[in-house]
Amino acid sequence: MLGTVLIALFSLEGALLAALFALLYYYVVVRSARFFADRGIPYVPPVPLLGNGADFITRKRPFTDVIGDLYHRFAHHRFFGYFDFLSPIYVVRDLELVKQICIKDFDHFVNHRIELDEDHDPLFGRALFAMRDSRWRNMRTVLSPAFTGSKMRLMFGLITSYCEGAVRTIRSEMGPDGTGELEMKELFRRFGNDIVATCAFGIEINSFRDRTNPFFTLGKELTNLEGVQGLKFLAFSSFPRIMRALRLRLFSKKMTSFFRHVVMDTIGQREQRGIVRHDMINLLMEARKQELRFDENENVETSSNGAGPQKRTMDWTDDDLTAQCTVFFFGGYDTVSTLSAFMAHELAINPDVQDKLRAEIDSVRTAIGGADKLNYETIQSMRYLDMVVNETLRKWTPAPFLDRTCTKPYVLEDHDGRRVQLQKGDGLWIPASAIMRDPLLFPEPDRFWPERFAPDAELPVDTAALLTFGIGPRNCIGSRFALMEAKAVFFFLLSHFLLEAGPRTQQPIKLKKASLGPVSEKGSWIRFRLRQ
Ligand code: HEM
Repeated sequence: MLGTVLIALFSLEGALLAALFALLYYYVVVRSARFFADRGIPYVPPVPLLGNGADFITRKRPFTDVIGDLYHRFAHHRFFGYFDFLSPIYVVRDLELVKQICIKDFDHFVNHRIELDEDHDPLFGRALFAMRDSRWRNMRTVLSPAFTGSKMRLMFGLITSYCEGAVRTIRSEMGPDGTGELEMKELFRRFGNDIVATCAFGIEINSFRDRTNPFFTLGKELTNLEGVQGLKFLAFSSFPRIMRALRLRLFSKKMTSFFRHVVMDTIGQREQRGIVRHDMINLLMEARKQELRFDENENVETSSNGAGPQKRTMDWTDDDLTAQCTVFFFGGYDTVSTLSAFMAHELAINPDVQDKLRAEIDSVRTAIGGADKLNYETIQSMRYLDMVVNETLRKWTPAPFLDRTCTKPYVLEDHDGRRVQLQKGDGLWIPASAIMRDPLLFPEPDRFWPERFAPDAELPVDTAALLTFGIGPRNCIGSRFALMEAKAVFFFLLSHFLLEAGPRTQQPIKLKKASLGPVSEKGSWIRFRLRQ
């Protein structure tokens, strides 16, 4: 008798539990999956819980393929719906609408989706990328003078001395026949690490010799978009509110205290000894003292809705300062090494482009009287180098999409006049990688063809479609730095070496399925041959 009652009770509990789950599943999964259907927006029904990125999350296809397929599928629409796990995202595929959202109506889309608690995640929460609303506007205005051409000119010397070091390292890796095969991502990671250490933190490191220095290991951990850190990034970008509510950190305590000590020690020493070095720490120290200004005649990009060049002051904490240095790692280290690795690959498999670029480099080097005379103006004036870098960034953009959050209600209108009202908090993506491989904007998109960027090209490129560094007031603040670094390193490399496809060079490149940004599946192996 008792047994029958217990069974009935358990089965009653079980049934209740099952009903609860079913209800929860219905509300969380089934109902949320109707989000776009209810609004008449085109979308592909998502895989329950995983959303439209299921193939990427389960490592079946690279992210760029997943978003690229959807982009082409909805070719007749200006935007479509995408489920990032359970979160509905409006993906804006029409370039005019992208410009409208990111430039003209920027006031409605000031923030990225990420939300961090500054007290709990003191470095990333205070970094420019994660800042929101007026905090972001203030910081962007204060930091902008640190990234102008005149400041890059001062830092250029720091970069070229490292380029010379990289050439020596590659030479030392070569066999008696004057050739050597090297993995480019690793090479440029080490090189980029040392550049960030010297330019952002004022520290001299040689990651080729000292292979396990904490800068390199922590920097790698910080920017790793695979493994646990990769999952954390995914979670912070897909479930920003949940991660904030759970008070989870993107940067570990160990990382935070390492970078904080490096910056504070350097500042302490400089203040004590009156040292001035042309690097980011120096610029941030000036900013803290309200002494950082745009130089006269500086060409400043402004927008009436954006951060603008108006003078703003702010009180800096030690963590504010450290966070802006750390952003070099987060923003610049992996992205520049991706650009350089793919550029080396494209030059190796397109010898005609490489020869043309080398001819430009050789003629400039002769004209200035040697690579040691290279300066920022000269590198800026090199047209073909600029075209090759742009074409690499177009074909292999390190950041496959841009994101925005709607900060004020806004109406999106499709080609057929269908309208949808966005609400505060709605998320948007701009599929940069797919737009930059759209044959209507870039004919023969899979071809590596720098000439498409020639000033006298038959079909001039719409430069707004080159979305690698983003668009509008929230675009990449470090783009000048990134371009300067990549151009300088290739000036030195091609001055000394021929780049060739070797036995381990993968052709055509297959991308790693586990990485959000483009990473070659089998590594980017290139054979270097010493020039006569
Ligand atoms: C090839 C190299 C790089 C690429 C492809 C790249 C790409 C991007 C992109 C796509 C964005 C978002 C733009 C938008 O949403 O419109 C961004 C923002 C940002 N990048 Fe870069 N970046 C690069 C190098 C750098 C470097 C060297 C730094 C060094 C400081 C840097 C610092 C930042 C910062 C601080 C932001 C946030 C700006 C803001 O929110 O106001 N990036 N970058």
